[in-house]
Amino acid sequence: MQIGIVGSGYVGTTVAACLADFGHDVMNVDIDESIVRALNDGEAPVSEPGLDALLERYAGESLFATSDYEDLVDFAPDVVFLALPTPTNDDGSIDTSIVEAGAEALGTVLADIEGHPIVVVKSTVVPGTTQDVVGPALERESGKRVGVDFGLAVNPEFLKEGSAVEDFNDPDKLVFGTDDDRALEALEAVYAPLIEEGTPVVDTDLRAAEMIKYANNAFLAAKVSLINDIGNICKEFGIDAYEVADAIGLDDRIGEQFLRSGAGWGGSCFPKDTKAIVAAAREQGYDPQLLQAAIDVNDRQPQRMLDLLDSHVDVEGERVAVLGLAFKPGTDDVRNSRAIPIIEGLQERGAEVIAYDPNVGARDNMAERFPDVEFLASASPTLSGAAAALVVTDWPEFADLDREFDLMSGNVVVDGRRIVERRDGLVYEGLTW
Ligand SMILES: NC(=O)C1=CN([C@@H]2O[C@H](COP(=O)(O)OP(=O)(O)OC[C@H]3O[C@@H](n4cnc5c(N)ncnc54)[C@H](O)[C@@H]3O)[C@@H](O)[C@H]2O)C=CC1
Ligand SMILES: O=C(O)[C@H]1O[C@H](OP(=O)(O)OP(=O)(O)OC[C@H]2O[C@@H](n3ccc(=O)[nH]c3=O)[C@H](O)[C@@H]2O)[C@H](O)[C@@H](O)[C@@H]1O
Repeated sequence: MQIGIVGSGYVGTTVAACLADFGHDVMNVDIDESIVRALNDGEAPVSEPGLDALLERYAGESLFATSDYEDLVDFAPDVVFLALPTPTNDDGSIDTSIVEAGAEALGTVLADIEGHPIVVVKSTVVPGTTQDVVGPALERESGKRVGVDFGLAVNPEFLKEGSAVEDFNDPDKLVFGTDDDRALEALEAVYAPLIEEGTPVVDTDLRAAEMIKYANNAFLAAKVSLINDIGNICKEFGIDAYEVADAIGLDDRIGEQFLRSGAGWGGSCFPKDTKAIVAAAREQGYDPQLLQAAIDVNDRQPQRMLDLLDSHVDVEGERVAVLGLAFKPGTDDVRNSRAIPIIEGLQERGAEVIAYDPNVGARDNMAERFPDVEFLASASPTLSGAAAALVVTDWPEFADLDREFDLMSGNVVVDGRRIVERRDGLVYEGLTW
């Protein structure tokens, strides 16, 4: 099939590479020329295991990128995915302006695209957005009609950063929100290899498909906040929350995943999606107290790390090492990383912050936000001369740190991710253990 993808970030690039690998012809449209160049050179614009290899294999053969929506006309797509950002407004509500702008730009060329193309919203949008924002924008600019001249569908994405390619190729479900059979059949054809392997398909309508995505993220985020709430109680009682989590995880109604208490959730989605669905619910007249509490518990975890630090050392005028900048291991993404409030809190205390992350992209991304922080390329020089160290990302290499802690001028280590093994000679504080 001929597949267009508008927006080529973590999702758009992963989807393009994997659909090319399924045998489809793919064209990515992105307004960022550097991303377009990277894709056409077979290089991934984001750091994801396995992505470079796929792009190298298909770029120029069955995968093309452009910054010009007009190129879609000759490409004649059967399906066009929208994988555009849906950031957060100041009041926490979803900002659909980029998705609307992308839909309008697509609408202008849709007028000249032959056949009955299906426009599929893959971006995470609150219920009603596809029907009330995307559809009208496409109709307005193309002069065509939804359901008559082109189709409309919702196909949320569930990949996790750091395992995007693996997750896309082995999803636990495919969610197809459609309101006509042609759109459903098109999505079934796009994902035929996965469906043939037995991946369950959830065939539903547009709004339910939009809601399933938020419910999925909100449930996972709330599960982590609940184990953090329980973990904070354990800390007060001197109990190891991980021992408790391991035990309750044996109850298959709870499950062992997403029970790692600590610094909490960051990333580009849990923070924005929980706020967006809370705001959308309030807009509808319902106040989701439990989801709001999950957000509040999460926001407090970095502060609890800083409180633990304060209970042992006054860091004013001292060097303090921050280990881990990416919001989770395996990625260069620092969006909403827990390291951000940690660095801000240390600077408020008058500390001199030095930081390290194994992923150079994460270091570079964070350096843009904190120009007066020193970002070093390994743990030893970061720890050298530091009065204290805070561990914020559970990179596996941090588990092996041992003698490096002897380079510190002090010995306070606050571990936000239960990754540091060394204890002797340290004043070691685990956030919930
Ligand atoms: N990052 C993730 O792990 C996941 C993200 N999602 C959702 O997918 C959507 C996209 O997320 P990401 O890929 O992380 O975003 P991203 O920020 O990594 O990439 C978005 C891309 O869209 C491009 N873009 C912006 N405006 C454009 C326009 N008008 N026309 C064409 N391209 C434009 C940007 O240049 C950028 O390359 C969001 O709604 C997000 O919530 C869903 C599942 C996983
Ligand atoms: O919509 C999205 O963008 C994606 O958001 C999450 O994926 P992601 O944010 O990439 O990464 P996760 O592995 O879910 O971790 C999210 C955050 O939770 C934290 N976390 C996770 C698990 C846990 O047990 N404890 C915990 O603190 C991680 O450190 C990280 O900061 C969801 O897991 C994906 O299914 C979804 O597609």
